[in-house]
Amino acid sequence: MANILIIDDEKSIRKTLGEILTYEGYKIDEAADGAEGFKMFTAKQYDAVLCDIKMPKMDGLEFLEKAKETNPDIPIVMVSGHGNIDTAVDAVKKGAYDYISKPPDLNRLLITLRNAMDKTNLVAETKRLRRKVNKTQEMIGASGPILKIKETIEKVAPTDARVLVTGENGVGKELVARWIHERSSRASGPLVEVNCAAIPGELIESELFGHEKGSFTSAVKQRIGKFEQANGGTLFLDEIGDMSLSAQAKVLRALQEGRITRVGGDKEINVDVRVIAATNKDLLKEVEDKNFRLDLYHRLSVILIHVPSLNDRRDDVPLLVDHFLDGVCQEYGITKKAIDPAALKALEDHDWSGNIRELRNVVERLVILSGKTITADNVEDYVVPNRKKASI
Ligand SMILES: Nc1ncnc2c1ncn2[C@@H]1O[C@H](COP(=O)(O)OP(=O)(O)OP(=O)(O)O)[C@@H](O)[C@H]1O
Repeated sequence: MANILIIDDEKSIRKTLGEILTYEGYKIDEAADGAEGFKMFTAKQYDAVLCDIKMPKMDGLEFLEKAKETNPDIPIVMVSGHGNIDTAVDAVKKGAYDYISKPPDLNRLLITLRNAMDKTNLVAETKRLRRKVNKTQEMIGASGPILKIKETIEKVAPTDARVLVTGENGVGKELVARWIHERSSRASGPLVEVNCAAIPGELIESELFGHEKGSFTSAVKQRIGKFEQANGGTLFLDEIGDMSLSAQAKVLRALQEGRITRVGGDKEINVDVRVIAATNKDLLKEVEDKNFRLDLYHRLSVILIHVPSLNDRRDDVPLLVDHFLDGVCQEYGITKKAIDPAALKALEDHDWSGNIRELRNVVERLVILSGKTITADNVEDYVVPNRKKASI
């Protein structure tokens, strides 16, 4: 049930508004002037406020100003008498949601309040989602290697230089690519990701360059490829070490000429794309074994960023654990759980094989299975012998 605060020095108006709104199922509090209203506003969470303009002690505009400073998200609807419509309009300019005139029209009052609260809910939901999205974008870590990576990203991002990101699975290669994109002049353009290992060899070319209708049996429609989709932005080629040699040749040509041709097409299409590639393979070894083209390697590796395994930057483990505890508890809507120093130490010493994704899963598992405080025993039970206890 929504809580509404009515601030008006006229008792009869408070009574009328209060009765209407109570009848409509709202919970009502009343204040006789701005000062009293502000005290109540700071003591309790309201969903909306109806506020008169002309009042003794603190008038409506002053209340509005103070309330907006305290909690800008609560919608305030001004209630204006005949003589102060201009002031009401002024109040809307200063952040009031809207105004209604006295005597209040029942329908207008209810619609205005409902719209105000709907908007507040949308704003809150947007903030929550934005926080959630931004969460995944944070790069946690204060170890030497991570600081160095962040420094490199800051230098490299504004240029159009190609970057090759290397490192084991789940160490944060994709995160590095996202950071580069977000800090580049292409940030308002698309970031398009292709996982080269997940696409069957015979489809990778059509995935990257698109195809014309009828160019092969299953090409029933024309299709725009990832290079074209990424125009004006960044193309992230993940697991580039798994790309077929024939696709490599086409990617090389696209990088050299800034042009692509759709499979089965003859038109050359200009593309303006920055490529960031990532791999968990030793690409020079792949070159030696004739699985990867040296000329493509040189094109891709203008800047090299190696993301070290978590085992080589254990100082970051406590920060990451805290970060994931925050995120997981927020997701589950519970108060953040504490963690014993001994438990933290056990996690720090654990062999993560570099994988931050696994660390997050482990934190989630610990949050679900442990009490208010995560103990070393919990870590022992649910994490350390995880190879033996994989089926808990
Ligand atoms: N420094 C970090 N701070 C916070 N979260 C991180 C960090 N590094 C990685 N992560 C998170 O760990 C997960 C794995 O990271 P990411 O996908 O970037 O790794 P990857 O090396 O690209 O993995 P793969 O090799 O499997 O493609 C993601 O959810 C990512 O947000």
